[in-house]
Amino acid sequence: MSEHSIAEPDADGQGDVVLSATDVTVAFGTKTVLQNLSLEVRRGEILGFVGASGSGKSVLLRTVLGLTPKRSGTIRLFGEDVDKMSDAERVRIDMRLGVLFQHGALFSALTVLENVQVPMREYLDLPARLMDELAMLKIELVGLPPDAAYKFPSELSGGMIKRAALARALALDPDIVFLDEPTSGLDPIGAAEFDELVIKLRDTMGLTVYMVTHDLDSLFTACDRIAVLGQKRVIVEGTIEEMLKSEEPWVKSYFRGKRARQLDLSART
Ligand SMILES: Nc1ncnc2c1ncn2[C@@H]1O[C@H](COP(=O)(O)OP(=O)(O)OP(=O)(O)O)[C@@H](O)[C@H]1O
Repeated sequence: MSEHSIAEPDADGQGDVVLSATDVTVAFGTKTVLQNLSLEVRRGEILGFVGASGSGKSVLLRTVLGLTPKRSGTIRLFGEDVDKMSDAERVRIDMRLGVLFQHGALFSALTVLENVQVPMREYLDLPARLMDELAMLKIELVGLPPDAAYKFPSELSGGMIKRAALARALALDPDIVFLDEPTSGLDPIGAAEFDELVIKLRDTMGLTVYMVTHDLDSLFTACDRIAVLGQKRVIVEGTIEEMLKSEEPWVKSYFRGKRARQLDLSART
């Protein structure tokens, strides 16, 4: 990871904060899923977000995206408090967010090209030809062959579906993309290629990436920083080196348990 350009730190050494959650609490009825959770995502970084199954990773993602209401706390996107935005401001902010939901979630009745154009149709008013050109650029950007544009999701491999979903997430040239378990279901080679693509996009476009993942390889090779969700909040935050030193029981068994044993920091380029 050493050659990756982590966000340029500013005067306080923290980098420019794209997303911050402060003391966020989310509950469903009497069940509290997140309690006083705080987290920051800095411009240009790839943040890996991990936690046990059912710990609330998707709930946090949905809360940040405004799809699930919070009970209390503050969420700021690009420095702006989401609760204080007008509807028009929220739309303007939403256009700067790209999302790749778990399992790709492409529309099965639409071709790849049409899928990539869905956000364009929702937010922009562009001539059809221009939308075709823009969608083709995104399809190329994620490494799909041009003929994939005219295929339906059922005609694509798992890896191609992830790339098509990423092309759709990039449709509006977002500043930050949220990836929910992007490498799940891919074989190790496909997963490694997807990680390389994410790193390339960050390096070339200055994209900020928030990646929910269970994939230890992704955490080792792609992520600049990792945040661990446990006990309804972020319990540990830091680099992979810091994860490997942590004595927090869940972090220790996750990063230094049997599955992690073969992963070797020296293997990182
Ligand atoms: N709409 C909802 N109503 C009630 N409970 C919910 C709702 N959405 C999520 N939950 C509960 O919140 C908890 C956290 O779920 P979430 O899907 O965020 O976990 P996760 O960390 O993303 O898990 P996984 O790694 O398995 O995807 C679970 O107990 C889930 O049942």
